[in-house]
Amino acid sequence: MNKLERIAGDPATRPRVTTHEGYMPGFGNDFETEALYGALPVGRNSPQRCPYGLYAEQLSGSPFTAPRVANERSWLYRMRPTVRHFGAMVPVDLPFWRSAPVRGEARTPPVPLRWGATPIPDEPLTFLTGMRTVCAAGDASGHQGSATHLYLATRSMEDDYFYNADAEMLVVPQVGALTFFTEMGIIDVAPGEIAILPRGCKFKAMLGDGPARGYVCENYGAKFTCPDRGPIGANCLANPRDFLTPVAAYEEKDGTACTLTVKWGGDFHVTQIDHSPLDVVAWHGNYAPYKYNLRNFSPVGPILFDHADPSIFTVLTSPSGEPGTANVDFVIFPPRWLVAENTFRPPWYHMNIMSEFMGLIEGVYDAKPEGFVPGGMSLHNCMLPHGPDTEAFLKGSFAPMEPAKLDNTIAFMFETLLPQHLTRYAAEHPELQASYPQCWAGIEKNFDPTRPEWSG
Ligand SMILES: O=C(O)Cc1cc(O)ccc1O
Ligand SMILES: [Fe+2]
Repeated sequence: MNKLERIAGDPATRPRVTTHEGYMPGFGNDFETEALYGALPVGRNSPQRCPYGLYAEQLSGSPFTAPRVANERSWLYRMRPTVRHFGAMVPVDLPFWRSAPVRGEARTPPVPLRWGATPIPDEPLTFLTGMRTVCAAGDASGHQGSATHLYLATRSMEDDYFYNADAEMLVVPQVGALTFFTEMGIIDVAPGEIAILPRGCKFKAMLGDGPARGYVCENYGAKFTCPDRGPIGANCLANPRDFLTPVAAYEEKDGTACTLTVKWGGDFHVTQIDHSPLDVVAWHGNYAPYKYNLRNFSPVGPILFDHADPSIFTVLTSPSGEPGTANVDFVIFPPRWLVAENTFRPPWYHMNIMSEFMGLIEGVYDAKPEGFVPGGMSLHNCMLPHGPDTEAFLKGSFAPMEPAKLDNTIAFMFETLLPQHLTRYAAEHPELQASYPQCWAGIEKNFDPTRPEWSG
């Protein structure tokens, strides 16, 4: 009996091969997958003739000579090489999708900023045409920095395809499910999950259950990776097994008017083709899109006293090259127990050299019970003061010191090394809350040199 026959045996005794239908678990693994039996060449990358008349193409996500630990590439076996998905490139304008540097298009005031949720309009907008850049820093052509966007989508991309040569894209859905049909397989995500689309990977985004809204970090810098855990050890936070990469899937669409839009050097160009570029039948390698369910994050925090830095909740980090200094950290504030004794449990007041963009996927964020709404956003730029609002300060100062569950909430932060510059869209956004700093107006001077015990 061969291995396949053994696996196909009695379901009661059959070994469980995978728990994730359509996906392969693991972070940065060297995967192999074929949508058609025998499509993947065995034992070599470039046989003289590939099975089924496919073409072999390497997609390099790192320089050829990157150290082994950072070396990323995949081999794609496709109906046509990518050169055949290219016709004449015609400039196209996506006026609200901006690229760094954006400095100069709007004034970025040195104050804490907050926006309400942006309504999803009725007009036809795809994941591409509905991209709205909020802020950016660095240089899209310089492989440094990032841009932060909102997407507002009311239409699926059907015969329209896209790839981004400037950045990998971390997608954080907030309303509505999305299906990313990528050239390396299909990723379904809903609010509470994230998808990562590597630089150069072609895809189209389709709506799952109606209009969609969410956030995107367009990371121009080093690819996102799992942060080191240091003394935490080998487990908890985001565990590698919970990252899911899709199995191979392809579209065979010939004689159809299709477009491929390319983002390169901050500009958009479109080319007309008569077929789908999602024609990869098999692939292998470690450069691929993936998804992650934020509910699988296992938070580690203070279990006796004090409030730790938010870096304990880092899901993914894009290193800058300087040790401990991220180009971008993707941090979440997940449901968790608060147990610290004699401790002001919400976030403290602070100023940070890193810049903090925050969004709220669901629920209430403990430092801002009012005004920071699901779908909203805040920007606490480099060295700008922020912290709990008046209500959160008073509540945190007098809360009973018993274990309390912070539940039904997921906020997140894109924490960036480079200070963020606003786009005109963000600076003139109708949901920009001019009164945001008033949330601290009720914070009084309580200092009284004759009363060492402050009791309110
Ligand atoms: O500003 C914020 O709300 C994010 C944040 C949370 C926290 O628990 C500690 C520091 C920090 O910047
Ligand atoms: Fe902060």
